[in-house]
Amino acid sequence: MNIYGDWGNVLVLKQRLKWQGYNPVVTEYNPGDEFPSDVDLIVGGGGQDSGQVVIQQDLQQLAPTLRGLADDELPMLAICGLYQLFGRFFKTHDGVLIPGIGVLDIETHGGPERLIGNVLSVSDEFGEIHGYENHSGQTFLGTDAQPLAHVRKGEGNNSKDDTEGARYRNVVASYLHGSLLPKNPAIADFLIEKAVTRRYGSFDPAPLPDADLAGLARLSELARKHASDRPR
Ligand SMILES: NC(=O)CC[C@H](N)C(=O)O
Repeated sequence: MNIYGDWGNVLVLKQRLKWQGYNPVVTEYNPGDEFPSDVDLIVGGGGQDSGQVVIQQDLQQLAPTLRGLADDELPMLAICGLYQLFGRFFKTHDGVLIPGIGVLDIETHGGPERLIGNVLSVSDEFGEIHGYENHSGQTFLGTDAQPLAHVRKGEGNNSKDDTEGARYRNVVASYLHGSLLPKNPAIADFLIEKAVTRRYGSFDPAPLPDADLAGLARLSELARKHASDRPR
């Protein structure tokens, strides 16, 4: 699935990997496709409730594979609609129960109102995380799930506690679109480091030329600032 610019996450990972001298191959996966036999990183985006219903059966068939890969430290990024389905289930506001694949100890209940707007959250691992949320599902973490971050502005997982997203091994899950990685390159670099280390045993990042690095830092700072200044 892909909504509100989530495809941008793939573009960021691809470009940052190229800067490190790698030649990433992106394989798109759609329901019914053969699951690639050799993957280094899995990225998935959000979707409307109807889209989540469409992919649910196929996702269930992949569940043992995805759970195995997550347990085996494969880095994954799951945004919003896919994040919800990485959990135990999503019960939509219309009462439709969409089973999840249980990578994460979370459950999601659709509410009558949508949580919409820019979000600022803070994580020990990644610092400030900026993005945009738009969801009716309210997600609650079980005892085995760690939050990705704590919300300073916006709602995040739900309107009751201040958690945003979830972490498990090298899985990063978040409600934030926008897309997430251009504004939060620390998360992109975490996923890249884990993917390269898992494949080659170590990761020795090449520093970018100062001018490029300064330009990039400025752009992503600008995007973060705009996001956090915008009203909800
Ligand atoms: N933005 C999304 O991916 C939405 C996910 C889900 N359909 C919800 O509304 O909660």
